[in-house]
Amino acid sequence: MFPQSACESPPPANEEYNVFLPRPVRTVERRRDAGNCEWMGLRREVADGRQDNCTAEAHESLRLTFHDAIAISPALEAQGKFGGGGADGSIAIFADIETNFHPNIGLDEIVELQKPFIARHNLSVADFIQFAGAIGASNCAGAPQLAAFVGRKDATQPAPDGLVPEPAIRPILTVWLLTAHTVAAANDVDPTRSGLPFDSTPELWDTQFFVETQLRGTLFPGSGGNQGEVESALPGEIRLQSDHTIARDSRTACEWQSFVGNQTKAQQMFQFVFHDLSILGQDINQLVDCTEVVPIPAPPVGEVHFPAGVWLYGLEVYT
Ligand code: HEM
Ligand SMILES: [Ca+2]
Repeated sequence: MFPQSACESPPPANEEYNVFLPRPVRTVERRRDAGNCEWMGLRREVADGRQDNCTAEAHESLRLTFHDAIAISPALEAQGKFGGGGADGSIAIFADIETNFHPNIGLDEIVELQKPFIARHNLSVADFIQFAGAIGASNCAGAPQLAAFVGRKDATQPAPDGLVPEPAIRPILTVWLLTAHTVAAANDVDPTRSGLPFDSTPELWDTQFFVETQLRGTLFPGSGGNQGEVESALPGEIRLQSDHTIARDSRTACEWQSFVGNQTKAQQMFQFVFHDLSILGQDINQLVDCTEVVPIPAPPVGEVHFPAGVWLYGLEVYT
C-alpha cells in the first residue's frame, strides 16, 4: 500500500548502517536497587489520573528531555572549551540563559511547571527532567517504555548556545529520534496559532507522522511564511522544514519510509535512542535503573492510514 520502491534494495553496507541497523532494544547490564526506586511515589503523583492522557504537558516534558540532553559537544571539548554537560538539568537550573537559546523557544513554560514537582522530591533536576519525559510518553497510547535512570549529577554551569540540535548526529539516528514528533505540536513556530500538531494523531504514538510528512504540502494551517515551517498536507497540521527535509533527503528517506506501518520499529528505535540520549554526559555505571516504575502504555488505537481525500501521485486515496 505504501510506496517504498526507491528503498527496496538493501542499504549500503557502510558504517552508518552497520552500526545502527538492525538493532534490538539494548540489553545492557543494569544496576538494580529497589531501594533507590522508592520515588515510585513520584510516578504516582505525576501520572495518576493522567494515564492515557497524552497532554500538551506530556509532549513538552518529552521535548525537554531532548533539549537538555543534546547540549553536549565533544568537538568543543576537543578545543578545550566547555561543551555542555548533556542530560545534566542545565536547561532548568540555568533556565534564564538556556531557554533564551532560539531552538529552546517555549520551553520556559514546562520548566516552570516542573519546578514545584522537583522541589518536592529528592531527585536531581537532571533525573527529574528525563523521568518526567518517560512518564509523559507513557501517557500516550502506543509509546515504548522509556528508560528511567536515577543518580545523574546536576549541572554547575549552563550549556553553550548553538548545540540544539547537534549537527553531528548521524542521519539515521535523527530519524529514530524524530519519532517523538508523533506526539507533538508547535506553539511557537507560527505566532498566530498554538497547538498545531505534526500529525493527525498527536495523542497517539503511532506512525501517522511518517505518512503525513511524506504527502505533498499544499497549505499553511495558520499565517505561513514562518521560519522553520513549510506547507503541510492537512488543514490544522503544521510541518517543520526539518521534518520535511529529513523525510526526503537521500540519506534518510528510506529509513523514514520504513517506519510507516511499523509500530514495533517506532517503539523500539525510540526506546533505544532515548536510553542513550537520556544519559548523555553521565556515567551509566553510577546510575540506577528504575525503568520498571515507568508504566507500559496501551497499544495505539486504529491503523496507519492515508488521510481521507488526500492526493498522492495523481491518485486520490480514500480511507
Ligand atoms: C532535528 C531535530 C529537531 C528539531 C529541529 C525539532 C524541532 C521542534 C520544533 C520547532 C518544535 C515546536 C516547538 C514549539 O513551537 O512549541 C518541536 C516540538 C517537539 N519536539 Fe522536536 N525537534 C527535533 C528533535 C526532537 C527530538 C529528538 C525529540 C525527542 C524527545 C523531540 C520532541 C519534540 C516534542 C515531543 C515536541 C512537542 C512539544 C509540544 O507539543 O509542546 N524533538 N520540535
Ligand atoms: Ca501520532
